[in-house]
Amino acid sequence: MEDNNYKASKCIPKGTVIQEWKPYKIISIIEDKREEGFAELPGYAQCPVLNHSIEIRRTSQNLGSPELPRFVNRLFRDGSFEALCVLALFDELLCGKRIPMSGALERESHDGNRHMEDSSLLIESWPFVQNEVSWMQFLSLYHYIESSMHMLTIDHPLTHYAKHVLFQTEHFDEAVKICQRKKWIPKESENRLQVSQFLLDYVASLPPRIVGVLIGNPASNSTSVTLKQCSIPSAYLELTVDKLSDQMKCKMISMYDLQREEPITVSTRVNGLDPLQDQLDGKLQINSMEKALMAQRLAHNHFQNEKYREAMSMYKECYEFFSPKDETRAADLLHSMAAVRLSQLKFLQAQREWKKGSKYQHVNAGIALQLAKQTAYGYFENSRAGSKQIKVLQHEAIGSSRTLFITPRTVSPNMCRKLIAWAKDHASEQGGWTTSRHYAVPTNDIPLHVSKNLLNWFVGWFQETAIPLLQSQFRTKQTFFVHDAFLVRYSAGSSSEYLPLHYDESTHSLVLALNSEFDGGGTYFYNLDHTVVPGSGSLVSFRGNKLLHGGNVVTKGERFIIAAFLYVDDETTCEQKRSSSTSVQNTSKRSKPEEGFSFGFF
Ligand SMILES: O=C(O)CCC(=O)C(=O)O
Ligand SMILES: [Fe+2]
Repeated sequence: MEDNNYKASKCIPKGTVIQEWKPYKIISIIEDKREEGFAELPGYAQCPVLNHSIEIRRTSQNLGSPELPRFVNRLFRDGSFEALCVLALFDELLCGKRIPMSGALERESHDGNRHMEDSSLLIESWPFVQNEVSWMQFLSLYHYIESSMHMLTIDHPLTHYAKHVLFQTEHFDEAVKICQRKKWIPKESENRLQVSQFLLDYVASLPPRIVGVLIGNPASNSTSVTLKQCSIPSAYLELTVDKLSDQMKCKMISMYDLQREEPITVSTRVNGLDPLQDQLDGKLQINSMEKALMAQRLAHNHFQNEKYREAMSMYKECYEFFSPKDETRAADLLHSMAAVRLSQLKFLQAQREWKKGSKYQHVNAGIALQLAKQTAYGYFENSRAGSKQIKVLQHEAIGSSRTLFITPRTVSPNMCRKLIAWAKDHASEQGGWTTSRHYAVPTNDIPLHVSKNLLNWFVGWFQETAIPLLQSQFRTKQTFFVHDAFLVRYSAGSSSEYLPLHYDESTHSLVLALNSEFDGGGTYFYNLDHTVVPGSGSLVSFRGNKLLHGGNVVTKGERFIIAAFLYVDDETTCEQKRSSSTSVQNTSKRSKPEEGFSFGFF
């Protein structure tokens, strides 16, 4: 199968079902008894993956290595789908299935080992079978199983409840009372975003998630599709029960607006690789395609596990291997290296990596986007404000940690109206509001760098007003860079009426209120349990990657804001890191979502 099969054949808007498969044969589902009590919640019955008959299939035989059960148990505890893959693998092995050896090996030699790319499971499970089978046999077995199996994690129904149903249910107060009675959430909780987060934390503290392993090629009737894994996923898989036929359906859904030809990559998470990775890191000499692909996977894993130094050096080696011969992969690697730099809060270094990638912008939309923002926001230009005498606006600190401020009337009401009008004009002339700012919610926004009017105004305002204000609020002399900025519209009663709790991908963030003709709304800060709803023209500034926050539900009308995600440059960041031990620490257990990295959000 060619890589082209994974590419978007046309523009695919966010939220589109790219592919749908049904039915699946479910051979294994692990399920715990966590429903107890949840059924009382109003609307809980709407959650997918309920009422499904469960077959638990575990092999009782000796699995060949005394390590395996412990390994598998740990994976189960982490809720990892790999556990089931390993089990299924061993089931096949122990059933004495005949493995079509030659087929698998031929395929490899024809396509230059392309199939090794997604082989984290292969790497992971090898130590557990090496006493039983040869590497070649194992490789064949792996490919055989891979070609006939799809693996999915299924969210716990309460996760769906917390993310979606809670926001729709009219019986919110009743739901809260039940949750409080059961001690899933604390007594005082009442804000929807807060309750949602408490429930997500609760579900994260429970035993393993429900995990399914699906056997049988879902696309066997049509062209077959292999799901690729990537550190920048563009699609996710959703599993639902078809009520009519009582069969499982699987859908692949785009996570953001995919451009024509953009690769479709699917998010999965790799757990429990570390010890093996340490072994491999030192030994992996990148002298073949197979090794380079394996190294790239390991680098992605390092990145996911926030081992930036290791990730960076491995990406570099891979880049050296691929750059003379494979433009697409080389571009992907440069993009990954820049993303690592950004995660290290080295903003300018990240931008330099992207700049190096300018020769690849025709094959990599991510690089092209960053280069467009470099031009728009002038990261490498020295023309900073500072010569003028600047008056810092009066502002108010919220809480004692100097992580959140409100500055009233930073922009005139007239200007606010103009900004909204420009955004609306842009949307009607250029094909509407974009929806790709958040991986989980179809937001409505216009990136400022694509609208001349919005950009010109914003850059001027940012230099003259925002930078001096932020320097004073956050007590730094360093300058701030705009990593991204959007004019955002929330509409009551639509799918873009709120924004779930999240950390921004920024060191500092701005929310500039542009109107006040709505009910609800405002920015909710979880640690402070405080919603700020400042008047039109007022600015909320805060530590974007430190404070868990979200857009509160707009219950009537439309709310317009400018949201901007900023970085102080890296030297400043080091200084601030040292002095930030006094800042409010985040008590939430929420971890980063599973999708590697995304721009605009963590
Ligand atoms: O709507 C708000 O006030 C918050 C917006 C926000 O957090 C974001 O866009 O990242
Ligand atoms: Fe945010």
